[in-house]
Amino acid sequence: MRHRRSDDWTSDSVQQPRPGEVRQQTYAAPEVHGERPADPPPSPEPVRTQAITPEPVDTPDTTVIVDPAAIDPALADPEAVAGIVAPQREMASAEGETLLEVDGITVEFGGLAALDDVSFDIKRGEILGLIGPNGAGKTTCFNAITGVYRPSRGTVVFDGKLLGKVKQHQITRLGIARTFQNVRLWGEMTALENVAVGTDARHKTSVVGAVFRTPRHYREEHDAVDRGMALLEFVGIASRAAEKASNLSYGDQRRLEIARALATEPKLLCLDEPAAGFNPREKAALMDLIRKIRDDGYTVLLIEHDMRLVMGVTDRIVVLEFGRKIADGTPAEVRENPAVIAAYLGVPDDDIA
Ligand SMILES: Nc1ncnc2c1ncn2[C@@H]1O[C@H](COP(=O)(O)OP(=O)(O)OP(=O)(O)O)[C@@H](O)[C@H]1O
Repeated sequence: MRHRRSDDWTSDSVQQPRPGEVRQQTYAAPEVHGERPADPPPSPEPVRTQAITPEPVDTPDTTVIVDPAAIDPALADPEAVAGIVAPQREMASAEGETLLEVDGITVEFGGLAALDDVSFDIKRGEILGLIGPNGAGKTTCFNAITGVYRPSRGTVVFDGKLLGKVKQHQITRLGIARTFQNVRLWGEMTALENVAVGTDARHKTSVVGAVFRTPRHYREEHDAVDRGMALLEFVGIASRAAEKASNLSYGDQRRLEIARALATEPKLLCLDEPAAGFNPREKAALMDLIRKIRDDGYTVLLIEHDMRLVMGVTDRIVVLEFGRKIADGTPAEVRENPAVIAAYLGVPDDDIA
């Protein structure tokens, strides 16, 4: 056996926390590998939440339910919501063109090559799965794409631009957004505030404009609330808009993270194990949401251990093992690939028929 068995091809098994578990919601540094935490988004300005009329239910101290359609009747219309969520419809028009090109990247930690000469691309409008056993280099690859790590060799070109020394916040502005393996939300802020802050990445108001409350600043603040509500409706949690993020269920927190990432109006959405800790029903709902996101004009890069989910939702899959790419193809091709089967089942190459 070459290494431990990591994933189960046939079951819903995951290595992540249990379903329903509510996590620490403050912006926490990742504990794994001493990875430097991504810079938290800038301190949020107060978000105008007064448009919401909370209707307390049985446990008013902990639960706030709002009626999205009462805030804005347009939110009852899925088409209108989708239009607000993805205003850049031309994203979909270039479907099939290369959006991201990873060429020969190597990322080393001390003597260990966490990524070794890895190349692949992502087409516009595609859902690309990035899979591999534990420690294969998936998260490192995400980090190299999003500017957390600088590859020692190779290049990442996004939307025709070489990312090279581009800083993380600039990469967000260029159009790459991500979620993390461990939920990272502002627990004391409402769901709507968490999302509205995400729209800051697109705001043009200067500090001076914010201080003097210029018309543009008011307009952007107002737009942030409108778009924030539409995003919450899009991911299915608009009724919880006025609830503190820390009071949301674990599944809703995961959805909120996706909404916040979409708030930056990305061209590419990177999801790092979004189904971790989900039960089968939640996984099925997540697959529907990922398809909906793609259908709304976004391109999706997905790291996920759950094979049923990956096989069911992706258009193409890249497989890593020990930092190297061992396969790249459709789900059907990858499922039949002997090297992939060996990587997952721990079968020595020599034993593969
Ligand atoms: N900051 C770091 N310092 C040292 N080694 C690291 C660091 N980050 C990752 N590694 C190592 O690089 C390899 C790839 O790790 P990575 O987290 O990218 O794998 P992964 O495929 O995402 O794994 P998992 O599925 O368990 O999340 C592992 O051997 C890991 O221990």
